[in-house]
Amino acid sequence: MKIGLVQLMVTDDKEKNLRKAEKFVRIAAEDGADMVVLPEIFNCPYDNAYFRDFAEEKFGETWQRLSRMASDNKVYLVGGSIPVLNCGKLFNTGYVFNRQGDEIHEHSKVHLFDVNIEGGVRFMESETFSPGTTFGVFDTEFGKIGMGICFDIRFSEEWLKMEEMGAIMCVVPAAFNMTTGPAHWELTFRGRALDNEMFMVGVGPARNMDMSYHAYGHSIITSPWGEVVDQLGFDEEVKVVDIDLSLVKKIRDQLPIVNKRRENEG
Ligand SMILES: NC(=O)CCC(=O)C(=O)O
Repeated sequence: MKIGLVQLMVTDDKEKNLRKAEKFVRIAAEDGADMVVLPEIFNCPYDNAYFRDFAEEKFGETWQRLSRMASDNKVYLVGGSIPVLNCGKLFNTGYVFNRQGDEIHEHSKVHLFDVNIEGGVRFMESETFSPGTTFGVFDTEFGKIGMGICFDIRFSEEWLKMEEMGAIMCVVPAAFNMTTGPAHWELTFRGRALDNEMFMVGVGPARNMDMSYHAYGHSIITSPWGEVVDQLGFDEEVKVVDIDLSLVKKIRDQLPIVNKRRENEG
C-alpha cells in the first residue's frame, strides 16, 4: 500500500490552504498513492483565536472539496481535521473519503489538547472545542484502518480497542509542537505501533514561524515491529511511502501479543 504524507504549511488564508491541499493530493496520487493523509486543522491556523471564524458545518466548502480531491484522484483521503460547527458547538473533526469521494468515516478528537508545560507550550483546546466521544475503524481493500487525532495518540487504551476492532493500521492527523514534538512524537508513534503490532501513520503541518503555534512537522510512518519506516523534517513536503502490510500478520504470528492478552484477575 502506498501512503501519501502531505505535510502542508498551514497559513491564515483558508483558500490558499485548500488549493495547496488540492495540489499536494494530486501530486501524491500521480506518484501512486492509494491513501493520502492531511494534517490536523489543515484549513486554519492551529490557534483558538481562529477556530470559530474558520469553522464550517458538515458538508460545507472544505468537506465538498475533500470529497472531490478523493474522487478526482481516485484515492482514499484522510482529510486531516477542520473546525466543525455542530448545533452551536465546535469540534475538531476529520473526515475520510473513499476513491469515489464518498465519506466512509468521521472522527471528532476525543482528548482535547489542554496542557501547560513550564517553559514550553501552553494550549487549552477545550476553550473552544468540545470533545468527541468515540473511536472507530473503516474498511478498505487493504484491511481495516483506525483513526484518532493528535493528542488522542497519548491514550494507549484507545489504540488497543481499535486493534481489537480489527485495525491493521491507524492514521493520525496531528500537530505536535516544538516542546513535545522532539521529546515524544517518534516515541509515541513507535510505541502505539509496537503495542498493537500495526502500522501507525502520523501527519503534521510543516513549521510556520509566522503563526503563533510552531508545529513540529516530522510526519511519520512506524511499523508493527516498532521501527520508523519514514519520517519527514520540518518543511513543507509531500511524500509517498510504500508499506508492506503483510508484515502485520507476519509479526503477529511470530510474536503473538494481539489476542493473547490475559485479564488481570487481581
Ligand atoms: N494538537 C495536539 O493535540 C497536540 C498534541 C501534542 O503536541 C502532544 O504533545 O500530545
